[in-house]
Amino acid sequence: MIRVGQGFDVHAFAEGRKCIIGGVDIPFEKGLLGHSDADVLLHAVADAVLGAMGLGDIGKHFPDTDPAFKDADSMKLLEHVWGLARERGYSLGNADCTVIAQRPKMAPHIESMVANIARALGAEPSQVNVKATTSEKLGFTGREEGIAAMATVCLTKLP
Ligand SMILES: Nc1ccn([C@@H]2O[C@H](COP(=O)(O)O)[C@@H](O)[C@H]2O)c(=O)n1
Ligand SMILES: C[C@@]1(CO)OP(=O)(O)OP(=O)(O)OC[C@H]1O
Repeated sequence: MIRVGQGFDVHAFAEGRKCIIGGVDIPFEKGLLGHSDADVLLHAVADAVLGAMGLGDIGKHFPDTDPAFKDADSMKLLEHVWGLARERGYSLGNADCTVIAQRPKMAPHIESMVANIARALGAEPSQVNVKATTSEKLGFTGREEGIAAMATVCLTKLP
């Protein structure tokens, strides 16, 4: 059986916060605002995995009203989501992701992001692809007010 899921997330920039994307702490003049560590890419991947299983979204599994998730490490959240997939007998087929950010530059960090996502999903780096694009200075990402990320995953399960 094959199941496909998609995820989309946005986090606003804020002063005095870390800029953690795909599990990589990227040196930048501002960071991302959220209840957790605001890792916009890992949240999109987690939502894609949950979507593929028909299990809702990360807001349902990790409510932003729960102090337990204050400044939570999103690698841990994604690992928890992948535990739900493993329990149900799923393996990763592949994941394809896009980060939409005017700045900072993702290219130097893509390999580490891929390695982090692959590790969390019990997969090989060759099964994970991370892309980045600016939005040509258009919209909230172009004005550097925040970052968006999208992910699509394909899960497989033997019958
Ligand atoms: N935050 C970003 C945005 C883009 N990149 C890389 O630059 C390439 C060109 O981006 P365009 O938006 O002009 O198409 C893109 O393909 C990415 O490889 C990046 O590293 N970080
Ligand atoms: C991840 C959670 C965890 O509390 O908090 P945020 O960092 O605010 O992230 P968001 O993408 O808004 O999703 C759901 C939240 O519940």
